[in-house]
Amino acid sequence: MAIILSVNSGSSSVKVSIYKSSKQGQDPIQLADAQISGLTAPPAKLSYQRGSENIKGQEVKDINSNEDACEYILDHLVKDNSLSEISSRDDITYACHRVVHGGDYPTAHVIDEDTYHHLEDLTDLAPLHNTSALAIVKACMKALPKATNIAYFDSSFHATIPEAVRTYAIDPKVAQRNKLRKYGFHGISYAFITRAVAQYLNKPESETSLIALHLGSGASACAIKSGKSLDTSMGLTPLAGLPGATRSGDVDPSLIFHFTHDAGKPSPSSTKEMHISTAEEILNKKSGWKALTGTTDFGEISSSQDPACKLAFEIFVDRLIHFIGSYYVKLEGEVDALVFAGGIGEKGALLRTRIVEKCRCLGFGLDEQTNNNKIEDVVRDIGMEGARYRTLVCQTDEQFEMARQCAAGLEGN
Ligand SMILES: Nc1ncnc2c1ncn2[C@@H]1O[C@H](COP(=O)(O)OP(=O)(O)O)[C@@H](O)[C@H]1O
Ligand SMILES: CC(=O)OP(=O)(O)O
Ligand SMILES: [Mg+2]
Repeated sequence: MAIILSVNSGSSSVKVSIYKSSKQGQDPIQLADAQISGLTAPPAKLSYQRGSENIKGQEVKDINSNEDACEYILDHLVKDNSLSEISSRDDITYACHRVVHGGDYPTAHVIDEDTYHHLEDLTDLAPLHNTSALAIVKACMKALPKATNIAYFDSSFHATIPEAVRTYAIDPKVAQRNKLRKYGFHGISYAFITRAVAQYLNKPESETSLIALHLGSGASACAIKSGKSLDTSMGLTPLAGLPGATRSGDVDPSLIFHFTHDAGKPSPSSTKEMHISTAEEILNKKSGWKALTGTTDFGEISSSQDPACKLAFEIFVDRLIHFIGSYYVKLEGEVDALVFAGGIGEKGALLRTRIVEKCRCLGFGLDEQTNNNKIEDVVRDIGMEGARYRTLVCQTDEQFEMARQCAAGLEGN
């Protein structure tokens, strides 16, 4: 039996899910789920779920970094006597890590000294995401000497994006030297979505084509043709494309020089490990829903009558249909379904209504009653009967996807 830890380290939270895998080829079984959030707005809070035990939002002291959070969670797992599968840290066989930027890595990679240093070099391309992930990888390599650490990259799923789609119209020599191209992200989630939806539609993944939307704190769209990424809205970094909780998404690239004269200077929030410019700080951390409305909670924005919230909502609708229309054409109308996923995609019934209404001309339609019901299945059809194309909601799970890929790669055990 293998015990698999799946770690998703974000800018303000660390989520860890624990699985056991008894047999190769079988999906891993979740044992527990732990999350420490509020890392950037202390006190940090612990949520923990195992079977019927449920801790929600318990304040935890002296947690000042993602590494502290990971240490705390490891301790919590070992001390939980009812979690008989983990009585010491040595019981953990694999630690899977979500690493947002994987550069040219087309698949997951076991992390050794070499891989680790290569990933450090890539951190400049996605400092806000990779820095915290790598800090945890390092902490786990030390704290779990018996475990194999594996990096799963958000960018790998998009390795199939054709050259003309991934190439920016800039000096090719500089582009090549500095590795400037579209990489795309949320790929672990898109891999989950593609497999889950293909299974739901009872089709092989290689015959499944989707317009998929992963709408969370960071939001992106993906055109999936015959199970493979054809295009996605994020680019060199997760800043491109759709706006997010604190991200601007696409703006005219020269805008930032009119916004501030300090664009190229290091941001005051840079640290020894994380170097970011003032421009990156403004566009990644001080924009998006937070800047427009004061809140990062899109649920609150959706139900508010405040004009700033209504505008933010309409901005999201506008940017989303921009990508849906574009991807519909790129897929030549061969689309099995429009899929909503991520916290906002899964819970935002009103947003789904407005988007699908706008896409009626393409042949999408909603069943309002199903759309408004609480969605518990992994994949739920919310489309109108008789509509040309299906509309689905998929409860994506990045931690599970990593554990599943890890278990699928295990030697018979
Ligand atoms: N009822 C709701 N309607 C729309 N959006 C919601 C609702 N509840 C939560 N959300 C949004 O879901 C987001 C979290 O999505 P999630 O995919 O979990 O984020 P992350 O990218 O941080 O993992 C929150 O930022 C919040 O805006
Ligand atoms: C890639 C990315 O934007 O990730 P997240 O949505 O977790 O911030
Ligand atoms: Mg996310």
